Amino acid sequence: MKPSFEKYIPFKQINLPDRQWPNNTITKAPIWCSVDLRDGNQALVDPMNLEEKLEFFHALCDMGFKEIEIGFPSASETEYEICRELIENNHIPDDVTIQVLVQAREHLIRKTFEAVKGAKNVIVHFYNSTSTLQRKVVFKTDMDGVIKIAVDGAKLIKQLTDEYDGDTNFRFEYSPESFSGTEPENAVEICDRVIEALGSTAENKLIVNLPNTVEMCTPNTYADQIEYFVRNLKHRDAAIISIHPHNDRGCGVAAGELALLAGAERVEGTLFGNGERTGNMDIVTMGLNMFTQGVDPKLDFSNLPKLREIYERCTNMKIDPRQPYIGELVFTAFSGSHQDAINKGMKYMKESGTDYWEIPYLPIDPADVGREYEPIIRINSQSGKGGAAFVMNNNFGYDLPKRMHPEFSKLVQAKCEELGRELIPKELFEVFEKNYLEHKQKYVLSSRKIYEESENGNDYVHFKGKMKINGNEEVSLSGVGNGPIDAFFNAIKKVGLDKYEFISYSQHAISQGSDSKAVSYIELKKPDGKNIFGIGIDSNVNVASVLGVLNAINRAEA
Ligand SMILES: CC(=O)SCCNC(=O)CCNC(=O)[C@H](O)C(C)(C)COP(=O)(O)OP(=O)(O)OC[C@H]1O[C@@H](n2cnc3c(N)ncnc32)[C@H](O)[C@@H]1OP(=O)(O)O
Ligand SMILES: CC(C)C(=O)C(=O)O
Ligand SMILES: [Mg+2]
Repeated sequence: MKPSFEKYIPFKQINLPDRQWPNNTITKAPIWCSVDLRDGNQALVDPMNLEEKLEFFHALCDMGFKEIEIGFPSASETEYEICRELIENNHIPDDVTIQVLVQAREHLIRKTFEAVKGAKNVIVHFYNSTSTLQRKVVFKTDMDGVIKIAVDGAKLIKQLTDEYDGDTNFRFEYSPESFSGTEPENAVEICDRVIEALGSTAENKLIVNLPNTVEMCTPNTYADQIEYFVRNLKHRDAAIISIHPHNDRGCGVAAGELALLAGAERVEGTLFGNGERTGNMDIVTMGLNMFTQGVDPKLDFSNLPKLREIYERCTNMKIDPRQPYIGELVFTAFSGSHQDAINKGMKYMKESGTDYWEIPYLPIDPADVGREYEPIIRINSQSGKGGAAFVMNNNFGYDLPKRMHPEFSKLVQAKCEELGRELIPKELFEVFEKNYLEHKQKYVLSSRKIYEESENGNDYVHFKGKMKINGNEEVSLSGVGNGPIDAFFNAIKKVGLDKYEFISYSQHAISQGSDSKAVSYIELKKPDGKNIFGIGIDSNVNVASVLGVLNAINRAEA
């Protein structure tokens, strides 16, 4: 069959002309609930074993989650055993509530109550599908039939709680599963009926979870559905409005954020968006989106690389290099104008002493998520002069003068094109080394002496030395000037090298191993009118300058 867009039914918008959510902003963190160990886990090729689930559970507690869906204990012996292990071996902190999922079916609900026996705090989360499509093709029943499943489940849960012999603090959650595919008035109706059946009150609220089970519409439509629900629920005061977005259209976080604007108070999701099909909503992204708007997400994201390591090991999933905040490439700039702006932003931050994060192209300080050591700027053939200079400074301590950036960048670009790929910092340094430090030397100083003398109250610098040209006999040189470069230029007149004109000079200290040296950057004008740079490094600042001049001449005559 030919691909055909005509076979798809467009999603029906809901009628909410006076919607309020577009005027709202997110100003505080929602109640978070991690469903990594249930929704995330059920979507894995190989679900987590006991050890993996325990490790993941502790990582979630350490991050600050207070509500964690640990599984579907009535679904299998493994799930049941994991639930028992958590309870019996005291893995659950007193301030953390475990949540367990169950279908609204009698035998499964009974088994679930057995599974959680002895836990301090439990949310029993029950669900049944309510969407138009599921009613038609799965349950083959009308809305009344679906309401009956939910209400019967709620009544049984109430009865088992009343009969329960123990100190467990029970709360309840109901999901009209496939909520976003359910007619809004039907979703409201079923949830009101469940609230009534459970006897939920403002003091003992029901978590009403409204899943975007399969993301089928644009995020604004999900927000409309949430706002409609919040405005029309009869027992609104007896409900905590929770959302559970999935990511089928790639908008899970966007849908979740707009749903918060529309009145949701609680968010279910997973770390890095693991979950059925394209995943659940990524809590890391949503939380850090808040963080970068100056809102405390109330979850600790300060060591994302560690979380990533635990996540990848336990789930056997891989994080995409472009995944927000954690992908390998998200704190990297290859292109020249971005590198230039980041470089300038960093400089601005240092010099201005601003209290705010103000760096173009970097929406978050990598250090805030534990990534301060990452190479922010990487070099390929699209990189500009600022990028190569940044790496030379940041990684190797060479602060190349701005006038030298174009010359060095050309050498770097040529190397990238020759290799047809990115240069790692070590290779970039090799370009620098090969062109400036280990350059073939036509003129070599076999001896040199630079000293100062005062005469009639004036200071002069003397250069005396011997130079080999093309490995031939040595020539003695001497010159006097008002500085070492001037003295050297006067000395090399003898061998005709005053055809070069001195243009600019800069110098800074550089640590090499235990000793500190001076590095001089010298710019000369060649007889053909073009400029060239040379570099000199020595523990004596004057010698560094002289070597810089000679290096520029040697490069020019290579
Ligand atoms: C969107 C979500 O993520 S929902 C969570 C999904 N997660 C899981 O399903 C993982 C764990 N589930 C399981 O291991 C199994 O489904 C079990 C053990 C819970 C149940 O297993 P089974 O009863 O053998 O099979 P299954 O789940 O296919 O049940 C199908 C039957 O239950 C009915 N059913 C499905 N969901 C529900 C529900 N929420 N409430 C009431 N009945 C339901 C179906 O209509 C079907 O009925 P039928 O037999 O009359 O046709
Ligand atoms: C069980 C429910 C909440 C679910 O996972 C979904 O609808 O996606
Ligand atoms: Mg789900």
